[in-house]
Parts: sequence; structure tokens; C-alpha cells
Amino acid sequence: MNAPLTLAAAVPTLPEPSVSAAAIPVPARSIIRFERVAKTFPARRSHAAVHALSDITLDVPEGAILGVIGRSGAGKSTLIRLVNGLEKPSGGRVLVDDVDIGALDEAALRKERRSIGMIFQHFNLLARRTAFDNVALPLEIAGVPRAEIKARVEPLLDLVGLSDKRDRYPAELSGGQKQRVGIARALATKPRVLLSDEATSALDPETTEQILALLRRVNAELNLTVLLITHEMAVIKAVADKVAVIDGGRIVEDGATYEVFARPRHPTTRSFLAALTAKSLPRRVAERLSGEPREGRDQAVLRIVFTGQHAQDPVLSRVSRLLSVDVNIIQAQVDEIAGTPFGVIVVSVPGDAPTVSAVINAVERLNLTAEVLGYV
Ligand SMILES: Nc1ncnc2c1ncn2[C@@H]1O[C@H](COP(=O)(O)OP(=O)(O)OP(=O)(O)O)[C@@H](O)[C@H]1O
Repeated sequence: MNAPLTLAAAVPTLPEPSVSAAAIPVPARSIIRFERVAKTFPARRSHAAVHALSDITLDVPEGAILGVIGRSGAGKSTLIRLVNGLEKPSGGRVLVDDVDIGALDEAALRKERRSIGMIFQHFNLLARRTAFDNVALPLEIAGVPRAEIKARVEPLLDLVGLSDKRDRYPAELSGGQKQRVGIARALATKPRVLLSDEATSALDPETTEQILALLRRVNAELNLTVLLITHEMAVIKAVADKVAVIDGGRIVEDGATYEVFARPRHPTTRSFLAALTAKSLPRRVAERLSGEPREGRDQAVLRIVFTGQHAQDPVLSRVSRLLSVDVNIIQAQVDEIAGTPFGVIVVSVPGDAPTVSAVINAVERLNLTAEVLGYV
């Protein structure tokens, strides 16, 4: 027998998104601004020129956490390296707090970098320095007197929960602890923005969660603007107020994280979200799921997203009746972005191409999004 077909029956109560939570407050002021930025690495010997970034226009509002997600080679690292001047744009401008980073000479850039903290996937700590001395390093370079350094570093170690490890060397710390040192070091010069380059990619899921919670905390407590790059939608979901999806050196979609999760428009965004949903499917389905419709796989698995106003709609029974197809519910859950709930329902329908596209069209006519996760 088929599962119940109304969303209201399938999914626990889904409240209307509250206006304050759904509409992320976007301060007028951008602290990082990409203006029609291009970056081309010139041809060298046998290598052709690489157009790593094209026509990037993006604003990071003050106090926000903006996540840039893209696959390997999409241009994420190049994008973030333009912000601290490790690369110069071939076209356009990158502004940090209204300063054109690409136009600075070396001395001015060194000074400006004090207001741009950065954390890295592999932490980049100095092995021969203790946790305290790693955090102190940027202050020593800036010529801050020793007593002041101590007064600055100790509260930072406290903030990241490492006061008891102050005299430990990196080799004596776990990955999560090393990243905490990295965060404290990035905060030492009281930056206005923090750049995060895949900062949780080398960490296990539990430690990732703790580090992301710490980023959220420093963002809120210090009103620090964060620009992070990642290839994982789970990271975006956990911390980002806003998201930009980058593909082939271009931003293909951006917006408030809730909006992008609830109504993804670009195929790249949809496939990142599908991969995230696929991870949480029941094992019996996940193990059989294949990307291609093959003989013997006669059911397509679809992910349908709905927001508050649709919770009571009998969407699935309507689609089922309209098209005379069986719609089976595999999983229904309420997901949440920054406190705003939205529903994700995974269904299976007959897997032949005409039926699948008819179901997707019918669902989209109801202003919901649907995409194929695979075939079982
Ligand atoms: N210094 C360089 N010289 C030439 N090409 C480069 C250079 N740095 C990056 N590229 C190229 O620019 C493109 C974007 O690279 P980038 O490192 O920004 O991607 P990414 O999204 O960060 O990838 P990953 O997730 O694998 O680190 C790639 O094609 C890369 O090979």
C-alpha cells in the first residue's frame, strides 16, 4: 500500500517561516565587495592560459557569514586569495572595507592584511612554537610589545577553549585543537573579516560541527564578517547566512541560504543539495541508489522541497491523481536553516523519463522544487 500522500500527513507540523528569520537582515554596507572580477593565469610553456574567474560580482555584508561553494577547480581558492592580496585580479576590483586590495603596494598590503584574518584546511601552524606562541606570532610581526601580546593572546586562547593547552606544541594537539589555535591566531590582530579556506575539510564530522559552532560564535560575539569557501553543502547549511555557488569560475547562483536551499535554481546548486539529501537517506535506499536509470531500476527517487505555506497542501495526492502515477514516500523530514524550517520529502515514482519529467513539471507548477536523486 502507498504511504499517505498529503504533505501535512507525511511531515510533522511545519510552521510558517517567521518574517524575521526568513528574511536574513542584510545590512546595507558591504565589507567585502567583488566588482566584475576576472582572474586569468597566463599561458606558460606548454600550459594554456586559465580563466580561473570571470565576471564575479559579489557583496559580503558586514557581520554576515557568506559561504562560497564549488567543486574542485571551480575557482574558490583563487577567489579567496584575491581578498588578502595573494593574487591580483586581471580585471575588476576587490574591495575590503572600501580599500581596493589589488591597488596596494607591498607595504600597504602588509598593513591591510592585519584586518584580514585567515584560517586554512591544514592549519598552517609553526611546529616549533607552542599554541600561545603561534597565536602571538602575528602580533610579534606587527611589533606589539610583549606585555600587550600576553594580554591579547590569553583571552583568545580562552575564547577558543584552549587555555589549558597554551604550552602545547602542534604535534601534541588534535586536529580540532589545531584549528582552534588557527582561529585564535587569525583573530589576534582584531581583523574585520575572517577568510576560511576549507577550514573543516580535514576534520571528522563531530569536530567539524564544533569548529563551525565556534565560527558562528566569533561571528556573533565580535561582529566579524566571515567569507568561507567549501565543497560541502553541509558546511553552508550549518553556518552560512548567505551562499554563492561557483562553477567554472562564475557565480551561478547566490542568495540567502534559506532561499537557495528551499528554491535552488541552478543545476549545480541542485546537485549539491541532492548529494546532501542522499547522505541522509535510509540505508536500504542509499545502497541501491544509482545515478543512471538502468534496466531493472524502475523507480526514480525525487527530492521535493516545500516551505511553510505548502505544508497543508495535498501536493503529492494531487500530482498522483493528475498524472495517474503511484507516488511513494521514502522519507519526510523538517530541515532547518538559521532557525527557519522547511520540509524535504523524498519520494519514488515510476522511473521512465516521460513520467519523471511530468512529475517534476507538475510539482514545479505548484511552486515547489523537485530533482532526481537517482534510481532504485
Ligand atoms: N597559479 C596558478 N597558475 C595557473 N593556474 C592556476 C593557478 N592557480 C589556480 N589555477 C587554476 O585555476 C582554476 C581554479 O583553481 P582554484 O584553486 O581556485 O579552484 P578551487 O575551486 O579552489 O579548487 P580546489 O577545491 O581543488 O582547491 C583551476 O583550473 C586551477 O588549475
